[in-house]
Amino acid sequence: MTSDPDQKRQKPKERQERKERPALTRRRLLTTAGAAGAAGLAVGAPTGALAHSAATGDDGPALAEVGATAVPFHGTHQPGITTPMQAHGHLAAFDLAAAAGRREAAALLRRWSTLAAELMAGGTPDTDTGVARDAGPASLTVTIGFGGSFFDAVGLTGARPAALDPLPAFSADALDERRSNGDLWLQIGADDALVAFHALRTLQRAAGETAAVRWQMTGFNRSQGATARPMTTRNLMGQVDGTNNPRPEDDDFEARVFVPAGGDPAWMSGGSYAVVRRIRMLLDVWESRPLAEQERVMGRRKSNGAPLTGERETDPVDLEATGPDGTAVIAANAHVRVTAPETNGGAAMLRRPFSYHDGFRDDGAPDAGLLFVCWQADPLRGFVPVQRKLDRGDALSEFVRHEASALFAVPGGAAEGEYVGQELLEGG
Ligand SMILES: C=CC1=C(C)c2cc3[nH]c(cc4nc(cc5[nH]c(cc1n2)c(C)c5CCC(=O)O)C(CCC(=O)O)=C4C)c(C)c3C=C
Ligand SMILES: [Fe+2]
Repeated sequence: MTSDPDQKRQKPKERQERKERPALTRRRLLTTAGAAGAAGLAVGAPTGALAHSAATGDDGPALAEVGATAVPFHGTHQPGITTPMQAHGHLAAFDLAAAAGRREAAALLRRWSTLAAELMAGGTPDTDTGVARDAGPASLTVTIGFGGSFFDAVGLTGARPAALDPLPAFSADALDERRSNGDLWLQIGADDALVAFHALRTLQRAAGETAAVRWQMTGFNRSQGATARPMTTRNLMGQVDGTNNPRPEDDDFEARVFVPAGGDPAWMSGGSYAVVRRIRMLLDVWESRPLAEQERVMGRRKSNGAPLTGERETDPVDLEATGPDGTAVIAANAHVRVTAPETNGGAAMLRRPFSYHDGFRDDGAPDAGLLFVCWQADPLRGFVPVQRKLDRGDALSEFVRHEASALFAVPGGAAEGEYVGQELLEGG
């Protein structure tokens, strides 16, 4: 899913190839684990995994491979942007301590980068807590970003990109400032909950006296291998969510998602901007509505995600189609019409969200929804115009509440021996 071939975790073609091959051998599983630096892969695991595959005819990953898969930390782009969505995620924002300046921030980013590379390869840091012992890297990714407030805090006000200007206020926003923004941001994803927590805790401990957690949110997605074949995940409203994302094979994918080499500012070359929104779903209201209404709201069928103008999930959305009575098949305020690049001057973003559930509110309603994370080369040509339009007339608005918001500059990937943001902190 990236121009950087070794950042691909599992391409659909590979899945297809695996289906055509009789079985993934035990030797290959152990080799994969070894290459990833994964320690302690249970000897009995491959047998169980292969037994599962054989029993179900499943072309998803063998169970032991979920733990064995490693994503490289170093590369043109940071991991966790085009990496396939993992089953478990943590988003955490940190504020720098008052006494911390540019030198302390640089040291922290070096510590975080070193630890992230080690953990993602399945390694064990020196003062490890043991939480992830026995597990492989489980597709762990750590992504590091800077909020707009970081630049004043470290005396680099002039280096703050214009693209980090605060997002405009939207009329339906009900944002909690304590769970919004932040100087620094970590996005952690892994296919194992212990591996994800371990990375979060390790990096939080490494922040030491330099930075403290401002807010933290935990999310999840469908687990690898949970479905009979690889499928787009569903959100907590039950919709197939992620179908019409930009695809790496699209001509304009790189330009839409990443700041180009030689871009402005130079330290953001190969980087991207992440918009994070905590969006609570009013599930009691949503679940009380008939299927036909739910499908009108989205413009897609709930069963398989197909547009109301087609049969299959990947059929094109025909915004021109009209029914026998002459009205549009996809309603004027249907979410897929309001968000489509064709109705937004081409604006598009790569959506890579996690679902969340934080218990139940006093009225019994689930505190649940979407940790919406989207990636773009420029928020003014991605999230902002689309959210403006959603704010004015999206049928989905009745069922959701935007509760927190943040925007982060995520620099390009670090080269071996370097740390994320080094050019910003040590350049000029
Ligand atoms: C500002 C950007 C967007 C927000 C905020 C947003 C919230 C949101 N979306 C869903 C569910 C679905 N969204 C779908 C498509 C879709 N959504 C956006 C943007 C935002 N969504 C875009 C750009 C698109 C793609 C439009 C297109 O090109 O067709 C879909 C349909 C399936 C898919 O393509 O992924 C679903 C389902 C929820 C539940 C939600 C807030 C909680
Ligand atoms: Fe959407």
